[in-house]
Amino acid sequence: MSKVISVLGSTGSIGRQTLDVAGQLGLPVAALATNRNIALLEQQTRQFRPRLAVVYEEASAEQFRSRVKDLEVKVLSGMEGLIEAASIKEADTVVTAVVGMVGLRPTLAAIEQGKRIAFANKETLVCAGELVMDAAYRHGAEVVPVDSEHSAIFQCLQGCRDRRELRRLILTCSGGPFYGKNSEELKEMTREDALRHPNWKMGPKITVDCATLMNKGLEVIEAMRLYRLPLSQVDVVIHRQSIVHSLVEYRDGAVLAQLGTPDMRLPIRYALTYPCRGENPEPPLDLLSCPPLTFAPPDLESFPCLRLAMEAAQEGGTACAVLNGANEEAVGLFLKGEIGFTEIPELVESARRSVLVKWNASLEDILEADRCARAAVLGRQ
Ligand SMILES: NC(=O)C1=CN([C@@H]2O[C@H](COP(=O)(O)OP(=O)(O)OC[C@H]3O[C@@H](n4cnc5c(N)ncnc54)[C@H](OP(=O)(O)O)[C@@H]3O)[C@@H](O)[C@H]2O)C=CC1
Ligand SMILES: CC(=O)[C@@H](O)[C@H](O)COP(=O)(O)O
Ligand SMILES: [Mn+2]
Repeated sequence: MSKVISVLGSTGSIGRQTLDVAGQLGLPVAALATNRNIALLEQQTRQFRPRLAVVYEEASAEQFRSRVKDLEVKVLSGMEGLIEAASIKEADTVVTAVVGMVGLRPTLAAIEQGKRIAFANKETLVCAGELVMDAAYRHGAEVVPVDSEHSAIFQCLQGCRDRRELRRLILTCSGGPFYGKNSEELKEMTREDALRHPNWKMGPKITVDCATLMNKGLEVIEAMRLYRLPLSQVDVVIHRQSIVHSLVEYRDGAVLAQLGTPDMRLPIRYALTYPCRGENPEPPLDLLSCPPLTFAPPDLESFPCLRLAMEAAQEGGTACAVLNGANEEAVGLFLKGEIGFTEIPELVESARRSVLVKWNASLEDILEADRCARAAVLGRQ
């Protein structure tokens, strides 16, 4: 069981649920980090008494300092602050719950200190998964996924002694709020429509990604990096109920699945307590009252983001960093009301066409690919 945690992105959906679980498990908190939500960060700081609080935005960090001057807490800002929160010596586990590839450098810093990474920040794995997993191996840092599908797979892999026994991973996908719609209907979908996920309450960026199915595309790449498998061994199946969180098919034909109510506190708790299991106060899944479980193939024509992610995964190198950077910018524009829903895949596809891919990519190559992809989207909208 982990002893002390640091939470990067503590004010977000995963961050708040992590602190809920930390409270239940009685885990001390060494550091909290946020972008600019200083009102919630102040409440969290008063409750959990971390030694370090980070507010990425400098102006908000300045205001935060005066709000907590009665407390013994060091306040930092910017990337330097995030890196210090990730490497703080008191923490043995870092929960990466920031959204976007801003999490990359802090994650690498935590890995260099040999800390366990409770990994929610999928964009980092998508952009730089090979680099991150190699670093984790070199530094002996445990990587335990928080993303519900990858946690399900991680749980189904316990006891697997030889990865060559795996035939494939099957990621389940809810289909999002627009399941069954065609490309013409999708053009009319608004920000409010896209933010209505059928089963999960999450931050805005990932919720829009679920509506385009880019989330599942990012998760295919995340699974390839976490479990070091080729694209041909990662499949996606639509499962509207989000109860079967994902499955592993073994070479003898056995298919193992992890089921549960759609509640992220379960994978978060497991990432903190692994290899043990902590007590969950919530009622478990009731098979007799849950809806019938259904499965169907994904529609790659109406939802091109999943195809674009698979193409980037197949290409390799910096292609996934370009895909991700373009998607982060396009989703940001959609959330600001500056582009329509179906322009998200159009902008991502056009950035993929215009930004050159590099192989054997260094960290600098990945950061450069991300910058170019963002510039390509902003230059074309
Ligand atoms: N929500 C979920 O159920 C799931 C989420 N994930 C993944 O987890 C990650 C977090 O998602 P979610 O919690 O939904 O997102 P939210 O938008 O709810 O929260 C994002 C968090 O990141 C913080 N943040 C953003 N930018 C910075 C920055 N530059 N420096 C420091 N902190 C920053 C935000 O701070 P502030 O509040 O100040 O803006 C906030 O605390 C994503 O990668 C997502 O894909 C994966 C599976 C499920
Ligand atoms: C909770 C979680 O892990 C999300 O990534 C969730 O899986 C989104 O659901 P869909 O992408 O299946 O809509
Ligand atoms: Mn997921």
